Amino acid sequence: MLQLPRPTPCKTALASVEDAYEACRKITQDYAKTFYLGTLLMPEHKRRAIWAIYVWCRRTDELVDGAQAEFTTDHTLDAWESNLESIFSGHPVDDVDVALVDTLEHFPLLDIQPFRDMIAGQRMDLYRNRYQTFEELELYCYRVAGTVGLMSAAVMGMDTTPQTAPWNQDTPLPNPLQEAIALGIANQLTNILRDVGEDAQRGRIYLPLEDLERFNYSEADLFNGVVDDRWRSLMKFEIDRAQKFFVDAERGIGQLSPDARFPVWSALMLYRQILNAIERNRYDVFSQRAYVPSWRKFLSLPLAKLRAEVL
Ligand SMILES: CC(C)=CCC/C(C)=C/CC/C(C)=C/CC/C(C)=C/[C@@H]1[C@@H](COP(=O)(O)OP(=O)(O)O)[C@]1(C)CC/C=C(\C)CC/C=C(\C)CCC=C(C)C
Ligand SMILES: [Mn+2]
Repeated sequence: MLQLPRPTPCKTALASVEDAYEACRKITQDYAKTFYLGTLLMPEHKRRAIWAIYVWCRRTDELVDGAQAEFTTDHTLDAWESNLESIFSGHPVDDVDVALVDTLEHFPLLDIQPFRDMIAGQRMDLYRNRYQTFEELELYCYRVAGTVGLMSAAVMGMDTTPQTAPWNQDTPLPNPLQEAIALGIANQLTNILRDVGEDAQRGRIYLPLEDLERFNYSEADLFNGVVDDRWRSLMKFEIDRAQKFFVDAERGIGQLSPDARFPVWSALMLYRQILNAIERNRYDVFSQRAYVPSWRKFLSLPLAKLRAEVL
């Protein structure tokens, strides 16, 4: 298991910008093969920025999910938020922050609020292990993943050529930020469906309890890993919902800057295939992990390229 750098506030000499980006690149490559592949399709300055953001997001997640998570309290997250304020005022706290400070200088559309919201999402993981309604789960998904969409869109940039709706040349097309959030939520819902079994082992149920009730499937069934018709119907329902977020997200890609469309189509298609893998496993997410083999990932790249060019 790779050890992510922990904050070292007493250190005086920090890494150079180049070394900081290289550390972020390496961490992204080691932790997130699929995202890393997507970033390789971007121009250099954008890809480096995404690595810096990836590392900040991953470290934030590790505070509540990683090896030291049992020591994380509200106070830890308050301190992490103070680090964030410091980064946004141009003062890196440790080596990899140097890359994020540089990224903030080059991409002024990056706003602190999505970063704060992500910390609020991790705070939810400290105290909550059940969600009664989809509305509650959606807020969690916005915070831990929709925010990544907002951060990424600020780096990728929007197409600046004026766009109007084809049915009425006076109607401007909607702002794509909503679709950027939708892609984050779609990815997180997919994560949740893939990891039901793993999360149950930690006493966590992310699926809304109202959905379990609707399909007459109990918490005890879930903890016992029961895969039957009730479970399969519940999973089909959840997969359909995740698919709708992917469909919403697709609408926004054409409004991103042209050099971002291929990477985002690729990321969307690669992540979405996890839903197909769950279906191929007959919805058994308890005894096997839904997995997309590399050959399937590579096969989807030409289609992603085509979509990026024509849609
Ligand atoms: C208009 C339009 C469609 C724009 C596109 C915007 C865009 C690129 C959106 C993508 C958003 C995205 C990649 C969301 C990731 C969501 C995610 C997986 C969140 C994970 C949360 C917690 O999950 P959990 O603990 O259940 O999972 P683990 O088992 O721990 O994995 C996160 C872990 C939160 C932290 C998120 C990250 C570490 C991923 C950040 C990724 C990037 C910055 C890379 C984005 C780059 C590309 C090429 C898409
Ligand atoms: Mn996690």
